[in-house]
Amino acid sequence: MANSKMAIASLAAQIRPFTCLAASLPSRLAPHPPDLIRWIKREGGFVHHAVKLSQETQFGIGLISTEQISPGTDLISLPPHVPLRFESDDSSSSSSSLLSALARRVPEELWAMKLGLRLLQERANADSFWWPYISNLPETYTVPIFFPGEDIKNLQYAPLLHQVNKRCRFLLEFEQEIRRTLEDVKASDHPFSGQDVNASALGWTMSAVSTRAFRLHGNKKLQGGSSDDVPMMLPLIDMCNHSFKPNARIIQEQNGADSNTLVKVVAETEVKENDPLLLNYGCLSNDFFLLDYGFVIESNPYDTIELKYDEQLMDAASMAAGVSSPKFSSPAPWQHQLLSQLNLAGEMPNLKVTIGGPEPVEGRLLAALRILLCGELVEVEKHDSDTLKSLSAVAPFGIANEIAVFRTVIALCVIALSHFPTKIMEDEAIIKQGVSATAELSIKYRIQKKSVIIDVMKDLTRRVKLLSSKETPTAA
Ligand SMILES: C[S@@+](CC[C@H](N)C(=O)[O-])C[C@H]1O[C@@H](n2cnc3c(N)ncnc32)[C@H](O)[C@@H]1O
Repeated sequence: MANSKMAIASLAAQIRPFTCLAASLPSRLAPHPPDLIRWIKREGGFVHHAVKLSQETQFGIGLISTEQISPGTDLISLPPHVPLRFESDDSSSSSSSLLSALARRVPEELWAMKLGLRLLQERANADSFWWPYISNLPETYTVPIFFPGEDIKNLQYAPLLHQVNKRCRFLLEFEQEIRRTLEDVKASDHPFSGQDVNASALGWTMSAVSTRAFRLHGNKKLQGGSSDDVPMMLPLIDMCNHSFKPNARIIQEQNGADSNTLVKVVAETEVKENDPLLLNYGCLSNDFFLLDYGFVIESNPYDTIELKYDEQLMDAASMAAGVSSPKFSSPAPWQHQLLSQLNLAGEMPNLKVTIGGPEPVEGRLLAALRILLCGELVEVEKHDSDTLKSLSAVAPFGIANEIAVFRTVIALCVIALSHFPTKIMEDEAIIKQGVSATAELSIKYRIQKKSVIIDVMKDLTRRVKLLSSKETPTAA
């Protein structure tokens, strides 16, 4: 042990410590990092002459174009050796095989941690090929694992709180596991150049990856024509900020003679002078944007609210909606069978349903409500499950049934809103008073969640009104 400590000390000159240097604004790992564009060009990559890094974008550093560019123009091209990937079969050295062994202990859903181990290995290595890239990475991230406890609580939304706590717990446990695994490892075999890896360094690297990595085709799979899902860090390309209306996109192109692929950014639309270059990170809910990227999008059309399909809750909601004796707690055998087909009953049901997003009511929930509030097998048998799951299929079991369904969802929304301890107006007043950046993010997040519920209520109320106006002549 004493020997290995001495060996680690003698390695000190060849490592980069995980502690952070005092950095200029906006804070990057190195105070004056090398010019990324020059590095990419030196490595044989291409950067359009009008593409420049800008510190003055709305969202931190970004890329802008200094002149008008037409659609289809190549903006950036990275040679195959520049993206940073986790190569699982690269176990030629003890340190790589130790890294692979650690990576195998990372749960699949935390894929960012796996590539993060590789990034941390390179960050520790004073001779890293990727240092010009790594030194340009932000020193801190605004993802909730770094929020003070109070701001995590202030998110007010149980499914996200659960995810944040799960990630924090994992980081603390993984820190111990890495320490145990690397305790007696010789400095020369140590994957992190002998440095102690704590939860904060793990959090930094996981966040660097989750905020910046892109999931693309791997080289081998692209050749065979099938798709793969390989996370990669794409230097310079990852300086593009996000928009649902992007003006650029990433493509992969086979590199002539060898089987390697080039990763390119091309202009998707016309780019005007001084426009930022924007990519679409994905049609994601604010849960993913906050958890993985550390930001929240206002009026995000893909934001949703998760509810639990709970029979008692459904009964309570439909009674509140005026249904006299709802059958959610005691479905007929045929209804139970249909619920099983929707995976809302049976041995391993998935009881998580969503409202909001492109479809205001998730198809499975809509079908379940229609079926349970209908009660007539002969009626239900007339429709296939796709029709029952679709809001564009208007009132398959008649107007009264559809109104009861929508009113039940509205009542579910009221119940969901009542679980938030504060109202939107109160949240807005707190932000106005001035709060920390993390508190503001938490509050903005919960405002958006409540807005999703309110928007669904407005949408369904409009539909109820429309249906009621159709119902009147028949009833008369
Ligand atoms: C891939 S990096 C883009 C480069 C980054 N702006 C920087 O300074 O290094 C993604 C990060 O940029 C910021 N970002 C990108 N698009 C954003 C958006 N639409 N709204 C808010 N923040 C955004 C977030 O901090 C996010 O984690």
